[in-house]
Amino acid sequence: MTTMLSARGLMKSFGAVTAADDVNIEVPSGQRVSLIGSNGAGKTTFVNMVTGYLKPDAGTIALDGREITGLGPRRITRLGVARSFQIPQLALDMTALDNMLVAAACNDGELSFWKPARSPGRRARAMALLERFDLAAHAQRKVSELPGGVRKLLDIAMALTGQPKLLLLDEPTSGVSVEEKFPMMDTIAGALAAEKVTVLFVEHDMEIVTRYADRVIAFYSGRVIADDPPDAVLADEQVQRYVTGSLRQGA
Ligand SMILES: Nc1ncnc2c1ncn2[C@@H]1O[C@H](COP(=O)(O)OP(=O)(O)OP(=O)(O)O)[C@@H](O)[C@H]1O
Repeated sequence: MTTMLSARGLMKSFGAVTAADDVNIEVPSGQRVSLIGSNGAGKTTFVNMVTGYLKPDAGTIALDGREITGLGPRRITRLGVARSFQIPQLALDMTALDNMLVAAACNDGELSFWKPARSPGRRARAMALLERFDLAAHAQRKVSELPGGVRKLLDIAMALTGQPKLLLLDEPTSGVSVEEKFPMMDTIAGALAAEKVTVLFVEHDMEIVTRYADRVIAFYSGRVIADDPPDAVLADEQVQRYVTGSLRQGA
């Protein structure tokens, strides 16, 4: 199996705060990896370095064998890294399908007056993706009319329009009700497996982590303190002390 992401010796400081302290992470192609850690542990800093929003002070990052360290976000997106945010980035006045088409055109670097987003090929691919996410019935509805959970699914579907190699998700079910979160994650996991995309997802909900991650990487104070399958990480004493809180600090 090929290595999709390789981060070696990553360092990043903000003044006196060390947000990444010798972070080493190798992710094989097709794996679904959850990043956990309490607030300020360094998860977003790591994601921002992979996506090019932050330049590491030291260390290297390679995507599918190609070094991407220090490249800007647009270059890194072109090379196959996509991202979906906790708060969906959608055009509310446009339909779900048109949001997909614009995302696809932006990913192709082709959105202009002369090259309309609505090409037949792009439309077929967008509809196929909407179907994978159980969103086909919403294709012609304006995003402003759609419930929050549907918007989140749409945002992830949009991130896949460029056929990325690596997808970074930020708490895909945050703000979703307890009854909805597992069905929604089943849909997301099924769609991501069908797209054969490697996934890193930041998550605070340990039930989601246990059910849906192949592997869990725990951060604390800018360092990776555990990196193993979910059961092993959640049983780790440092993780219980500093992440899940099941062992109180100082206990
Ligand atoms: N742009 C910045 N400027 C200054 N300090 C920053 C910046 N970004 C992050 N930090 C600091 O770096 C540390 C790691 O933050 P980071 O956002 O990576 O944590 P996190 O694990 O993603 O937390 P959360 O779960 O709250 O999003 C924190 O102490 C944070 O305050």
